[in-house]
Amino acid sequence: MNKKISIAIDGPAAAGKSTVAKFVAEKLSYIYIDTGAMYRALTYKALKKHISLENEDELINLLNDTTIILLPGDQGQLIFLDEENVSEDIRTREVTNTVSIVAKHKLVREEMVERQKSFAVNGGVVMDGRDIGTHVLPDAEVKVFLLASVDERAIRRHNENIQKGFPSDLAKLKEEISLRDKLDSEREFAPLKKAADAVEIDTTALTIEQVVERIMVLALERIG
Ligand SMILES: Nc1ncnc2c1ncn2[C@@H]1O[C@H](COP(=O)(O)OP(=O)(O)O)[C@@H](O)[C@H]1O
Ligand SMILES: Nc1ccn([C@@H]2O[C@H](COP(=O)(O)OP(=O)(O)O)[C@@H](O)[C@H]2O)c(=O)n1
Repeated sequence: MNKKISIAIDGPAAAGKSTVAKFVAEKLSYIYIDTGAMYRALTYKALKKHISLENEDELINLLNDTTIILLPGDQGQLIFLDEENVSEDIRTREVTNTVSIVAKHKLVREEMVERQKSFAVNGGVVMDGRDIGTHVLPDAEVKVFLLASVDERAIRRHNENIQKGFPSDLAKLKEEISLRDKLDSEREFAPLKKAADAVEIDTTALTIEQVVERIMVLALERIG
């Protein structure tokens, strides 16, 4: 049987991480783990409970009392928060624009990373996020850092919103994406950063299929 490897995909907001990670996982029959969804789920719960997103102690208590389960679904990954399906609720603009505050806390990150590592113990996993290659899976056989210009990323999210029938303002989206990238890159603990041994792929002028193909080449080289 072929070796089951781990594939880490990191990069800034709307670079295409989850889209290509899902395809790569499907092609290899691997598990796909969307780590951003875990930070989003905690943010959603904290907002609902009116907990201050700056209060690290309250957030870690909340997280310790929270189960987050990721399951494959027909339309992508399904996210269950304490057994409630929150797959759509965690993608609202409110959650998107506040999740980086929750994700900056050291204790929150430590607990999330522990849970994420446990999902990957047997290999055969494609995981996407901001710190997968640097902290969660530092020994991953394949590490990819996906990039795209901020204009291209804003257009991609804008088109996605329109397709889903959500209101969308391209200029605002660009601002919000830039701010989230700044917060994620400048935070003290496990900031968004390319791992030294990651392969950088600028997807600005590439199709989804081309990006998937490049990652598959890297994966198949390692699987042997
Ligand atoms: N290479 C690409 N070319 C064009 N559109 C893309 C590409 N990769 C992803 N997309 C689209 O961009 C949007 C954001 O992608 P997504 O995978 O959600 O990004 P991320 O997980 O990095 O935030 C989606 O609508 C997706 O279909
Ligand atoms: N491994 C990760 C994944 C996400 N995150 C945080 O969670 C947020 C949402 O991640 P996401 O992957 O769902 O975001 P999108 O790029 O899909 O919009 C990011 O902006 C980060 O603040 C993180 O800190 N570390």
